[in-house]
Amino acid sequence: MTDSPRPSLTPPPDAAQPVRHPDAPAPGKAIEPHYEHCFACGPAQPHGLHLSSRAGEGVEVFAEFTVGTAHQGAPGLAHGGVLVTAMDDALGTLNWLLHTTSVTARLETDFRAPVPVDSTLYLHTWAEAVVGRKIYCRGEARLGAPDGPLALTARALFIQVTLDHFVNHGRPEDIKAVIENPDLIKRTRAFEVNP
Ligand SMILES: CCCCCCCC/C=C\CCCCCCCC(=O)SCCNC(=O)CCNC(=O)[C@H](O)C(C)(C)COP(=O)(O)OP(=O)(O)OC[C@H]1O[C@@H](n2cnc3c(N)ncnc32)[C@H](O)[C@@H]1OP(=O)(O)O
Repeated sequence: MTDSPRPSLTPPPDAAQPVRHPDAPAPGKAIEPHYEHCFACGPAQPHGLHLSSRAGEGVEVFAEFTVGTAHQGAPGLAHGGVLVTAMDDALGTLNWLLHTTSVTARLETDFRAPVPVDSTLYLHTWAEAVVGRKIYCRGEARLGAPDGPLALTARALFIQVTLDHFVNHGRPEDIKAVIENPDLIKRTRAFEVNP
């Protein structure tokens, strides 16, 4: 089976600028995890990344996580997929600034420096343009400090979806658990969840 080439991650010249939602968290304010069991940001995942995020001034997010022993690929170094997970979640957290519900369609990452265990990764993500349901965004991650050496850069395309996306595709027992205990996603404020 062949796959058709995917459109570029560069927004078209006539793309709209992303708009910070009036009810977006104030700059500097913490953005709490969207789901208790999220591998990237959920507090209920013992080996998760426990990524913490806060809103920036624009349509941007600042996030950080400390690489643990459970996150290794090579000895003493973070697994690349774990780093992409952190980036994916920090990009997904832009939903709070836009008040959208969107999922990753495409994520392209450049690994620019190895990331040792025990180091803290400082991520910065921002929305670049919006075209219909498509949100073009970018991210970078630095080692040890917000202005530390560049470890990752990323470009991504997120696509807006309705809550049906989750209800129709999620494992039924997890959806049921969320409906029965909305506290699991009580912090998903931007998603207008009313199960
Ligand atoms: C009671 C229940 C409550 C539930 C509560 C839930 C709370 C939610 C909480 C939090 C949510 C946020 C969570 C963030 C977590 C971090 C982010 C993740 O990890 S997300 C997971 C990974 N991603 C996926 O699993 C997507 C899998 N893919 C899909 O589902 C579909 O492919 C989808 C939705 C992305 C697109 O499918 P289509 O059928 O809706 O739309 P089409 O027509 O295919 O695409 C629309 C446009 O986008 C372009 N497009 C699509 N995919 C593309 C790609 N890969 N590259 C380039 N362009 C692409 C297409 O060319 C099209 O463009 P043209 O409008 O024609 O110009």
